Amino acid sequence: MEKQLKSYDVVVVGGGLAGLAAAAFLSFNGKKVALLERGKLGGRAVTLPIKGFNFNFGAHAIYGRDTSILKNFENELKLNIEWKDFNPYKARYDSGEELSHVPSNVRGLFKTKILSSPGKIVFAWEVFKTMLSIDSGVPHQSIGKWLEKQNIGEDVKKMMLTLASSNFFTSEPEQIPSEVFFQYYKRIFTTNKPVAYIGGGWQALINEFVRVIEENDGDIYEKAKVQQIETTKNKVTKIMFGEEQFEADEFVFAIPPKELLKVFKDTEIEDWVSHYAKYKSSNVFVYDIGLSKRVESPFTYIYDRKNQMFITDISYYDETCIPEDGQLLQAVAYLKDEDIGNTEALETYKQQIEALYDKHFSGWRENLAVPRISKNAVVQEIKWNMNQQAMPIYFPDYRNTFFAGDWCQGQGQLSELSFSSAYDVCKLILNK
Ligand SMILES: Cc1cc2nc3c(=O)[nH]c(=O)nc-3n(C[C@H](O)[C@H](O)[C@H](O)COP(=O)(O)OP(=O)(O)OC[C@H]3O[C@@H](n4cnc5c(N)ncnc54)[C@H](O)[C@@H]3O)c2cc1C
Repeated sequence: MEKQLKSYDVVVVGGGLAGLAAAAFLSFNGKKVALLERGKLGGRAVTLPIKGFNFNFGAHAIYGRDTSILKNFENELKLNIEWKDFNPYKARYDSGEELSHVPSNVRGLFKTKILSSPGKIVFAWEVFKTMLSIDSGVPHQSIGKWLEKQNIGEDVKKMMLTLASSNFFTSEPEQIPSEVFFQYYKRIFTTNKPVAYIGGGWQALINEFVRVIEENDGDIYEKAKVQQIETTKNKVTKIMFGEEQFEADEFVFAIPPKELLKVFKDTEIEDWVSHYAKYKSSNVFVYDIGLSKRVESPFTYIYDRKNQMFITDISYYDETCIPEDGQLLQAVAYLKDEDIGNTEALETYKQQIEALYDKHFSGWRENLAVPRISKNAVVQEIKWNMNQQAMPIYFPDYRNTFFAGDWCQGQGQLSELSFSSAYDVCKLILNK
């Protein structure tokens, strides 16, 4: 059967947050856009409705929302986002024997027990130096090595690594390149809104991007797995799925490197992408529990410093994710590379999380309505260490081909990397 040929200004491949954001921004700015997604829109930001609970596959915390690139999308596309700011007074670090305030603001810093009195002053000074770029890291040096060379107390070093662990979702924060670390915290330390959730979860944001695409005559194709492309010397000319063929002036690929490798098989881009496809990702163990009745607890966020895992009372911030009187708690543990796929190690994570639930949300077992576990969720496609670098957003030899996602160069971590790479790609296309 003859394949149908459709023409667009831009074809975006991949309907995760990066692809959705790019398709919305480009269509809003006058481009005729097609968005192709192999499954369901949202990618890793998918929401799973089970028995009246809406489980976000990942947490939907936005870090530094007032300085984030998502804010640019929100303002420029007039997205309707209901922000739910994190309550630092209901957050604690669990250090084993005692609970301590999280030093995410001045009061928390004053009250926290995890820093000594001199340590509090040194930590505040480090924050100040980061904000002013007096500290900005050293090329080819990890933050662990950078800290080793600093004449600051062990409590301050440990505090900085704890922060990095929780913001970068990693059990090995010392491996983060020092420049990536300081670039991130320069923004986060100047924010007035360190952590916020989106009312209605990721799905609410996905719906907003879809609304903008549809209002601006963009076309969305679900169950559209792109398997093949056509290239000429320095251009992508066509992409194909099933019986459909698409041609466009520009192509945005918002699909992870391992997928890129398949799509770009036997092209120059295959070679270029191949080493990014070998990179390790940051993986986590997620254990959500939907409870039929709320369990009383003074806290809505507990971070277990020893085991590097945390619990968030998602339903405290977003009541749309629960049935009446219910509660949704989410625990996330940062996986070590060697534990991925190791049944025994994963069982230990599960037991540690259950012990943390027992300690801070006792009564959860009696009220458990739906447990949901992901043993190996990819929280970020690139894991930060000295051997891995984020992928550039374009390949100089292919002038009409761009890349976006949380494996690409951009600002921030997690979804912020997806949004910022998508934003940069849109600017490049619109400024052509
Ligand atoms: C457990 C967990 C917790 C998280 N917590 C947070 C958090 O608190 N805050 C935060 O900011 N971020 C968080 N994240 C990260 C966030 O979810 C991701 O950074 C973001 O969703 C990545 O979006 P993306 O578009 O870059 O990639 P993806 O979501 O991977 O999107 C890629 C899309 O491309 C599609 N695709 C692949 N191949 C093809 C093909 N050949 N043809 C067509 N389509 C294709 C896929 O189906 C997918 O939809 C979390 C993630 C997880 C897993």
